Formats: sequence, C-alpha cells, structure tokens
Amino acid sequence: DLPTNNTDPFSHEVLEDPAPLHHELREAGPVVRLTAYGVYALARYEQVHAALVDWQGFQSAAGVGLSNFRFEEPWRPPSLLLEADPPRHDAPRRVLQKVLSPRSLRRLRDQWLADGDTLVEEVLARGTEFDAVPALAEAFPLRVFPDAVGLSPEGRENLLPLGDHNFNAFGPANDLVAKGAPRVAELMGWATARCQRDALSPGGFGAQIWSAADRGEITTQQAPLVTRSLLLAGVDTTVHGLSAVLYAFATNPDQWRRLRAQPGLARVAFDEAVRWESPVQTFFRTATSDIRVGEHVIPDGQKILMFLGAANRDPRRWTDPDVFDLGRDPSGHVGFGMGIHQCIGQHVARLEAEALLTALAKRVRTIELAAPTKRHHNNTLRAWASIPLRVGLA
Ligand code: HEM
Ligand SMILES: O=C(O)c1ccc(C2CC2)cc1
Repeated sequence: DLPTNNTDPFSHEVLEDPAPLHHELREAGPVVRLTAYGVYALARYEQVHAALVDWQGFQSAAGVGLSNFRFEEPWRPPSLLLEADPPRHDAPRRVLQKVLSPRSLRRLRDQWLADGDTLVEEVLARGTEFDAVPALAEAFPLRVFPDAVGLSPEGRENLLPLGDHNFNAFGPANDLVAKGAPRVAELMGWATARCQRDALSPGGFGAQIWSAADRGEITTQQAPLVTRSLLLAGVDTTVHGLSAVLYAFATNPDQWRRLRAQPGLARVAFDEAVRWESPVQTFFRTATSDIRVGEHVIPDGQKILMFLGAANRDPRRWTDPDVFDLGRDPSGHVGFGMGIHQCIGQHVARLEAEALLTALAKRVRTIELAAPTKRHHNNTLRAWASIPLRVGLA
C-alpha cells in the first residue's frame, strides 16, 4: 500500500545533498508518506505540477510551511499572496502583476545593465580570484533591488537574515529556525516599518503598491503587507538564484563558452540554472478534501510537501536531468512554481540575472572554481555560502 520514507528532509545531511532522497522519493511512487513529520510527499514532476495548478484541492491559505494554520497561529501575519487563495488572493496578485510586469521593468533595464557593468569592473579591479557569493550573487541584488522597491538606505543589511529566517520558518522548528529566533522580532519590526507609505521613495515598487491602494485596487490596510512580500521574497531568492547560475557555469566551462559565443542565452541560462539547482526547494500545501493521487488517498486537512527540486530533475520529464545544458528548453520547470501562485517576481529575477551575466560575459573569458565551495543550509532554500572563483579576462 502507501510507500513510506522515514528520512528527515530538513536534516543537515539532506540539506547538504538532497539528491539521494529525491531519487528515493521519486522511485517510491507518485505519493509517499514521510513518517518523520506525518506529511505526504510529492517528488515526481507530474504530481508536483498537478498539485501546483490545483489550488482548490491543494490550498495555500492554511500555510505553505509545515505549520497548519487551521490549528496553529502563524508566527507572523500571513502573506496576502503566498498564504492566501482566491478570492482573497486575487486583488493583491493583480496589483503586483502590474507593478512587477515586464513592461513596468523596462524602465529599469538600462540602469540594471549599467549597474552590472559597474559591479563587474569593481570586482575585477580587485583581482581575478574572488568569492562569487558576497562579491556578485549578494552584491548585485542588494545594489539594485532595495532602490527599485524604494527602501531607505539604512538597515538594508537586515534583508538577507530576514529572508533567511522566513524561509527556515516554512520548515520544522529545528536548529535552523532556533538560529534566527533571537533577531526575528527586531527584523520583522524593521521590515514592517519599511512598508509604511511614508517610508517608501516615490516611483518605487512600494510607492506603486500604495498608489494602487489609493485607487481602491487594494485597501490601505493591505498595502504594507503586499509591500512586505517584496522584502521577504525578493532578495534571498535572487541571491541564491545568481549563486546557482554562477556555480553552474564555473563547473561547466563548455556552457560558459556557449554563453560567450551567444550572450542572448543569458536569460535561458538563468532558467536552466533555476531548474537545475531549484533555489526554492520545497513548499507545502494542505488538502481541502480527500484527494486521490495514483491509487492512494490523501485525507482532508493533511499537509503535502512538494519537492520542486526533485520534480525539476525527474527523468520522467527531463532528458539527462542532472546536466546543466544551455541547449535545453527549460520552460515548464517548477522552480518558480506553477499556476495562480507562480512567482510574480520572476521577471525581476530574470532581469537581474541577465544584467549580471551579460556584464560578466563581456569581460570574463574563462571561469573556474579556485577552491572548495561551501553550502549554506536553509529549510527551504538551496544556497551557497561560498563559491571561490578564478576568472581569465577576455
Ligand atoms: C530566483 C529567484 C526566485 C525564485 C526561485 C522564486 C520562487 C518562487 C516560487 C517557487 C513561488 C511559488 C510559491 C508557491 O507556489 O507557494 C514564488 C512565488 C512568489 N514570489 Fe518568487 N522567486 C524568486 C524571485 C522572486 C522575486 C525577485 C520576488 C519579488 C520581487 C518574488 C516574489 C514572489 C511572490 C510575491 C510570490 C507569491 C505569488 C503568489 O502566491 O501569488 N519572487 N516564487
Ligand atoms: O508573499 C510573501 O511573503 C512571500 C514570501 C516568500 C516567497 C518565496 C517563494 C519566493 C513568496 C512570497
């Protein structure tokens, strides 16, 4: 009957290298019972995709972490997008859809491309060996995104630890959550204050959200929470997405040569890296009724853990899934989710990646690891602490 697995997916051993568990879960069947937490797991592309697009059956409003909001108080006010379902989800989604649309981002494109060139020049001026995580993957999003949101300059160093804790908190109350607990009140207090109308610069994403409230598209009570979504979702994700694509190129020099020959591949390279590495590894849903998956039934109210990273490397869906290949068409990957909750910031992330990769491809002929890499463990994020690089100049 129902296959079970008693591995803890949030253990340091699995967070260091999740591939063996992902393989085991995919092979065990379309749905698996995780005895460590008494939840159901989906690891194959077909079932993960089906759950993501079936928002009625697999709801987000009971939380997208292990905690079930039907029985437990959320540790912070729930997101009006991530942790809401239609109809409550609709208006906030429509507002962010406009604020973060490709058309709205066009005004930022030249500035972000120039910022990419400037950052790459600054890094290369210091030498051809450097740690790509602080020097590029963290530096670039922190240089462009807070300004685009309209955040005041002071306190921006809070963004990474704030996001890191928020992502840990989707998992169980383990050592990673305990690590962030001492600062969470201070960090969340800082973030909430930053989302007030008078704390946001004119013209930024935040001010645009407040203008939508003035037009009645959302309420003025909702505006700060919709703005908070940008702070919680918009930094750590792109930092680890950029780390992923830089690591992918450093370990696949033939793909770097392809990008150099065809710089227009920068955007698809980022999506292939998001598929290959899946910076956001997992999210939960809650069954809104008894749901049949294969020949099994997931009872109403049960938590379901979707392994996005495992789905993105499912050989049932992808040829040579473990290969980072710019020749592949990565569309359909679930690294940005799928369906009504699909990442609303994906165009921001892609523009950041295009700007940084385009700048690098102009100045760097070769890219390779100069020393062993180091992982950063998080209950939800696949992240690097350090990626020491050696580059050869063009
Ligand atoms: C590489 C970068 C990123 C990755 C891998 C990523 C991944 C995801 C995923 C997997 C979801 C779906 C969550 C679910 O289905 O429960 C999502 C939703 C979301 N993302 Fe992103 N994201 C990235 C960048 C961003 C950025 C830059 C922003 C903001 C500017 C952002 C804002 C959001 C928001 C607000 C949602 C909730 C959408 C909804 O529920 O309707 N993300 N993201
Ligand atoms: O709306 C939010 O607060 C929110 C927080 C984190 C995410 C992750 C998936 C990128 C998305 C939304």
